[in-house]
Amino acid sequence: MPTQDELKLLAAKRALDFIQPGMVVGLGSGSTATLFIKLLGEKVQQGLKIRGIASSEDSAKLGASLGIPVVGFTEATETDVTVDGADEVAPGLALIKGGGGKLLREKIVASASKKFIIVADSSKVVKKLGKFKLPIEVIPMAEPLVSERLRALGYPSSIRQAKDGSGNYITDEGNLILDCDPTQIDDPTALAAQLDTMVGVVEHGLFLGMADLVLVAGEDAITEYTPETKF
Ligand SMILES: O=C[C@H](O)[C@H](O)[C@H](O)COP(=O)(O)O
Repeated sequence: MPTQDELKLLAAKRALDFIQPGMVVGLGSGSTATLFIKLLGEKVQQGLKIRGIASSEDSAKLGASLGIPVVGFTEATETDVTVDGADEVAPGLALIKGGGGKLLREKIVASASKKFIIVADSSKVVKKLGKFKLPIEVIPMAEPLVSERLRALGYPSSIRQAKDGSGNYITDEGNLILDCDPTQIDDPTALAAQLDTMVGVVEHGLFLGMADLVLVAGEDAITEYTPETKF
């Protein structure tokens, strides 16, 4: 039986099929997107001409180290294809992202993508979002206010800590992440609307109506999920 990492690699490999010479490619973040960037880097070293727009400092560094020309939105205003990972994938291709804390730049890159492709192993597919805690990026001085507002809505949250034990996790934009536990998200659109209007919230990990395709690697095959796919 393939391991989760092997499945992630299979999905990442399949995403290469969507890359053509001359494209601007959005580089996602996280372990699955990292596998894709490494495979893309190999192709670039073999002569493929593409440019990348990165969704995090980590992905920018990795891409550049592999010889991928990493540009910003001054040089290219959109990506032809963006390939990224996800923490949960639900019907309609509603996603939770941000497990790695990169959701803000990821959402910016996704919003400027002609085609937004998610690569994932089958453990990410769910019928309803919410088992994975929803990451919310907040301005540091507003954190106590946002935490209290979330609590009042019945959604407890906690400030994400850095893995190295150095204190609060700080995003690429210098903000905090609140990991919020709405338990089960019955109406992602309504929750996103509440968060969108909460002052102090910079962005949240609900990516709704953004993904065009999800490549899900399971034991036997890679399944392509579109917004119309029945789960
Ligand atoms: O902030 C991180 C991103 O949203 C990742 O794409 C997401 O957490 C999935 O990561 P992984 O591929 O490591 O499961």
